[in-house]
Amino acid sequence: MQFSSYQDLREKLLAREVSCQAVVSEYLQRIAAARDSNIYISVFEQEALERARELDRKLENGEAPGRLFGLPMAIKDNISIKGAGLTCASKILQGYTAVYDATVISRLQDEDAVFLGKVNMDEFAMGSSNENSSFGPVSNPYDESKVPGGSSGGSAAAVAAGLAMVALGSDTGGSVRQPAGFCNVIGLKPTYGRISRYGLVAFGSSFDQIGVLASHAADAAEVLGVIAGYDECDSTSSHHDVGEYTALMKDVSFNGLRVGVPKEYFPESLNGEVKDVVRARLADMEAAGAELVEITLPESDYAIAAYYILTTAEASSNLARFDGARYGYRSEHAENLTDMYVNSRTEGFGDEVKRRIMLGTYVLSAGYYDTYYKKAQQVRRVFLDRYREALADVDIIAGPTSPFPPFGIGSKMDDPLEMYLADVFTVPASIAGIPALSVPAGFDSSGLPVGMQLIGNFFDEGRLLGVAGALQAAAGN
Ligand SMILES: NC(=O)C[C@H](N)C(=O)O
Repeated sequence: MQFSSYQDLREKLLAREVSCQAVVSEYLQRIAAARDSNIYISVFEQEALERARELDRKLENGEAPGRLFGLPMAIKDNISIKGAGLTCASKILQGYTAVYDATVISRLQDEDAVFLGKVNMDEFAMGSSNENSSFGPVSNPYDESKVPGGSSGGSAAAVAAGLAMVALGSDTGGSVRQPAGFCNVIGLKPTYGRISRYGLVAFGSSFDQIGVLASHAADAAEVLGVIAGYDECDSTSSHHDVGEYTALMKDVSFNGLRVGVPKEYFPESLNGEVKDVVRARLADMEAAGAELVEITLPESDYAIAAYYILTTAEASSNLARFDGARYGYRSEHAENLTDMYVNSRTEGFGDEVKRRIMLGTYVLSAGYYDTYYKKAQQVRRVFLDRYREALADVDIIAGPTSPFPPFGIGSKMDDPLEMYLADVFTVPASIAGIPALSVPAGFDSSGLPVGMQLIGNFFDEGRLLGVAGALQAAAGN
C-alpha cells in the first residue's frame, strides 16, 4: 500500500477504495516488522485499530470526514495523550500515565487523525542524536550505523521509514529541523506561540514549540492548519490568525523571491559536501527566478553560548518538579525525604539532563546571574533585532540545516560541546522566535541526506512551506 501524499490517501479513503482499518493495519504491521529500529516507545495497536473502525463507520453513516480523516500519525513521547504513557524517554517518568490530552492532541482527534503510538527522542528533548534516551538509540533509516538526529529522532525516522505518514515533534533549538534534515523529510518549527504548548512537557519554555515532520510540505501544511491557533490553556499562544496554509503555499513563486544567504551560515568549518548540496539548491532557486542576496548576521558566533545558557536556566527550573514524589520513578534507596529526592533524581535522570540542570542552576545563581543569564538575554535581544532587520530586506533566509551530515552512533557521545555544535544553524531562529523549516536538499557522496534550512518572518509559515513545496516539486518529490 503506497500513497504519494496525505491528499492521495484521503481521496482513496473518501472514495472508499481503501478502508481506514486496512491502512492502519498496514502501518501497524510495518511498525511490528521494524521493532528493532527502536523508533516507537509504545504502539497503540488496539486503540488505533478501534479508532480506524470508528472512522470507517463514520463514513458509512454519511457523516462529514474531518480535515485529517484517517491520517496515521506518530507522536513524540513528550506530548501528553490521556491514558497513555508519557516518558520523555526518561527513567524518571517510568510508569507515569498522562492524565490529560495536549491541545494539539485534542485538535488532531477532532479532525479524525489516528495515533499509531509514541516515538523515541533524546531524554527531555536534550540532544541532537536521539542517543540520550533511556530506551536506547534509534538508527537512521538511510544508514543504520548513523544517528537520525535529535531530539525528535524517532519522529523523523518514523516518517522516513514509512512507519507514520506525519509525526509531531518538538523543537527548542533545532530538535525538529535537524533530525528532519538527517532523515530526508520536511520538519517545520513554527513561530513561537503559533501552536499551544499545553500538554508538551516543558524544557526551555520560552523556546519550546511543537513542530510537524512529514514527507511532503503540503501534508505538514494540513496538519499545521489544524493544530495552530490561540489556546486559553497556554498564555504564550498567539491570537494571530491561522493561515490557510495550503492556499498560501500555492501563492508562492520563485520569481522575484528575495533569498538572504548569510555568509556566517557557510563558514570554513562547514562540511564541503553539505555546502555543495545546499549551494546547488540555491542555484536552482536562482535559475527559477529567485534573487540571492548575500547578507551578514555578525553575532552568529554567540548563538550556541546564548542558547545553552538560557535553555539550561529554564530547564533547571522546569525539571525541578521531577522529585520522585509526584511522577513516575521513586528511588527505593532512601531513609528520609531528602535522600528520596536526591536519589530519585540521581537514578532517574540521564547524564545530559543532569549536566544541563547543573549548568542552568549555575548560570542563575547569585553572583553569576548578571554575567551569564542576563548577558545571554541581552544577546537574545540582539539576535531578534538582527533577524528582523535582515527579514525586512529579504523574504526568507536560507542555508544548511546542520554543519555536517548524519554522524556515526556513539561518535560524539564523549564530547557534549561537539554535540552542541550540531545546533549552530538552527538555534538562531529559536532565539529570535521566528519560524524555520528543513527541506530535503539532496545527498552527500555516501548517500546520506542533507537538509536545507529556510527561515522566515513571524507567522510566515505559509511562505516557508510554499518554497519547500516548490523545491520538492522541482526535485520530483
Ligand atoms: N531540544 C532541541 O531543540 C535540540 C537541541 N540539540 C538541544 O539539545 O537542546
